[in-house]
Amino acid sequence: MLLTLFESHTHFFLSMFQKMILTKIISNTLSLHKKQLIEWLPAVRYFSSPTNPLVNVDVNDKSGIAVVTMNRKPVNGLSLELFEAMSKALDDLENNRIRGAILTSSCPTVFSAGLDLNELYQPDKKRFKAFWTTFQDVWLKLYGSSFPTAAAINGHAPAGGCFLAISCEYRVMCPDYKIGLNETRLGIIAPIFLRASMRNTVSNREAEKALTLGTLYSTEDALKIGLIDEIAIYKVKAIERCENFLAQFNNVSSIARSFTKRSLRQKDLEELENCREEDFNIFWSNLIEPSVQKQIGDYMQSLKKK
Ligand SMILES: CCCCCCCCC/C=C/C(=O)SCCNC(=O)CCNC(=O)[C@H](O)C(C)(C)COP(=O)(O)OP(=O)(O)OC[C@H]1O[C@@H](n2cnc3c(N)ncnc32)[C@H](O)[C@@H]1OP(=O)(O)O
Repeated sequence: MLLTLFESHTHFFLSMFQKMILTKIISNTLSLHKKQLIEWLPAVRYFSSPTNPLVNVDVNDKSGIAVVTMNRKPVNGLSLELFEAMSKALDDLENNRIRGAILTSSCPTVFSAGLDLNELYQPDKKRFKAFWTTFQDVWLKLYGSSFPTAAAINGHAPAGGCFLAISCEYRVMCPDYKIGLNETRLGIIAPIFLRASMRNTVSNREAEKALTLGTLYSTEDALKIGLIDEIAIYKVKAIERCENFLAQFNNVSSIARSFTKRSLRQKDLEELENCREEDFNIFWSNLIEPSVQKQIGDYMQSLKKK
């Protein structure tokens, strides 16, 4: 199966022996099972995803690039259902070996307002566990995807919204919006996987400052610290710029690219894989603190009064 896929996606001949050696070297290097190796082979077929009301996936047949649009009005609050839809969409993309994905929003001025505060306020433990586990799944799948990713940030991206964007490899943002990880301003502690994405995007020094202060940056300031890569005037332009970034990989071996990405991100992914339950427990015990609940409740009221 593995060898058949190699044959159909490489344009040069490799003897059976060479292929076995190559597979062994790659597999050993990253301690992967063959099943995972097969999943990282280059793009072979494209698909039109069945429409999901919360996440729309539109794959361009020519370029093989998928535009993944979050569609939970009014602000793409990240609820359990939205995370489930994203998790499913990421599985579909992985299984269909697309050439790249662009994450964006259908809300006119908001990329995502982060975690749905209704999930955090007076939570039911069973639902919350499912919510948090699916949140972890989405990060593992997005940050660790075999295909390259970019975010067209067409609106505000606070907290979890910023987190989704920095889990991608490239970010293009429209002007006059805010982006950042403002968790500490809500009295909540940034979880382990969020810190990993931030450190992978800006310098350790900037990550520490941004996370401890809970700073929300303007588009221009975000560019200055490297939190985003480019500014584009409209959403359409932002998507175009993301496509240009992803098109650069047409000249790069898919196998070499995906393995290199994976090896650079492996440590962060394993860190969460190895402590998912503990991550939930830390998060849960902090979240149900009366002072944290009060802060979240007050914050929700202040948003409604606006
Ligand atoms: C270790 C322990 C723990 C650890 C916890 C670890 C957390 C992990 C990391 C992630 C944490 C988070 O994401 S916490 C979420 C943090 N999010 C934020 O702080 C963003 C809050 N929202 C905003 O700042 C603004 O809404 C913004 C996005 C800029 C858009 O402004 P607008 O003027 O366009 O819109 P608004 O009028 O404010 O909002 C429209 C409606 O949407 C609602 N709304 C806005 N944001 C919402 C949200 N996140 N969840 C639910 N509902 C929201 C408003 O109340 C309004 O409701 P109605 O009045 O009824 O219409």
